[in-house]
Amino acid sequence: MIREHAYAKINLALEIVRKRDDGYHELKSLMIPIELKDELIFTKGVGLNFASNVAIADNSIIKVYEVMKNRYNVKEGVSISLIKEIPVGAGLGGGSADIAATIRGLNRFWQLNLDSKEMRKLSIELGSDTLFCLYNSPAIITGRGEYIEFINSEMKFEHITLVVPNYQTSTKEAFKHVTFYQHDNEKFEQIKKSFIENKRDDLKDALYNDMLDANFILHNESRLYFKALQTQGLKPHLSGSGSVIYFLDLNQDELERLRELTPSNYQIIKTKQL
Ligand SMILES: C[C@@](CO)(OP(=O)(O)O)[C@H](O)COP(=O)(O)OP(=O)(O)OC[C@H]1O[C@@H](n2ccc(N)nc2=O)[C@H](O)[C@@H]1O
Ligand SMILES: Nc1ncnc2c1ncn2[C@@H]1O[C@H](COP(=O)(O)OP(=O)(O)O)[C@@H](O)[C@H]1O
Repeated sequence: MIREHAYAKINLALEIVRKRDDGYHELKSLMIPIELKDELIFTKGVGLNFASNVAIADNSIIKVYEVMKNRYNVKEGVSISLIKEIPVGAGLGGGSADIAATIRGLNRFWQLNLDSKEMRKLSIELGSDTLFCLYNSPAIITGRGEYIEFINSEMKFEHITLVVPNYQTSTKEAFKHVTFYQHDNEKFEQIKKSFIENKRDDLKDALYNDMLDANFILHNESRLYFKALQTQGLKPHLSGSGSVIYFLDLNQDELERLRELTPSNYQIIKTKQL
């Protein structure tokens, strides 16, 4: 039996650079992995037996199995159980994390001995942000996530609070509504510098997400919630295309304020940087 953990991510900064000819958008993002995770268990099976505690149509894990089985001419089957804890369509990268965990898991289970170059190639081919999820280390990703620059830093967020609204955001829909902002390159470089030099307050004050307005267009409820939180002195941030809203370093008083302002059908999850 082999077990793999698929960790979620949050985007501390997310910039949309341009639309590419293949329809995807070129991004620049500083991401950190968090402790919230799915679990994948690999045991012996005939063909593929796949089970999950959450029903997801066309689960990406099945695609990964098919590609790897065919590419490496594997005769053996496998049973994969997914225990999903990462909310779906939340901007936490759960799908990408599961793809990366399946690549790692099948490589071990089938003893394929793939080298890191091959693992990277597979992950880039099978999803966006998947390369990041292969390593789970703070990094700047560019392109569609196919370029990665790891960041060495003492910075560690021990108190991350996630609010999961009662609506999901389709990444595809969100990209249809994005605004292209003209950013000064200096802005992102400053965030990177603050992260490397562990200047926590500078970093927290500078965070931005180019997908926030698209999220507001899709969910007016999100716009109103952000406004209410900001009016009460809280600093909400959107992760990825949403819908999750996260907070860094909330103290007890701020956490209580957050609870009061949050609709009862939203979920609050306390986690930390991995
Ligand atoms: C935007 C990001 C930033 O971290 O966050 P999420 O909120 O989704 O996690 C990700 O790059 C998302 O990754 P993921 O959700 O896996 O996207 P995909 O399934 O590859 O793409 C879904 C659809 O979104 C659009 N898309 C996605 C990524 C990208 N760089 N440009 C795009 O235009 C495309 O229309 C694509 O068909
Ligand atoms: N294993 C998986 N986990 C999550 N979503 C998956 C998975 N396989 C396929 N999907 C599809 O990918 C879409 C994006 O899901 P997810 O990765 O959770 O959100 P996000 O891209 O916002 O972080 C979902 O709508 C879902 O249909």
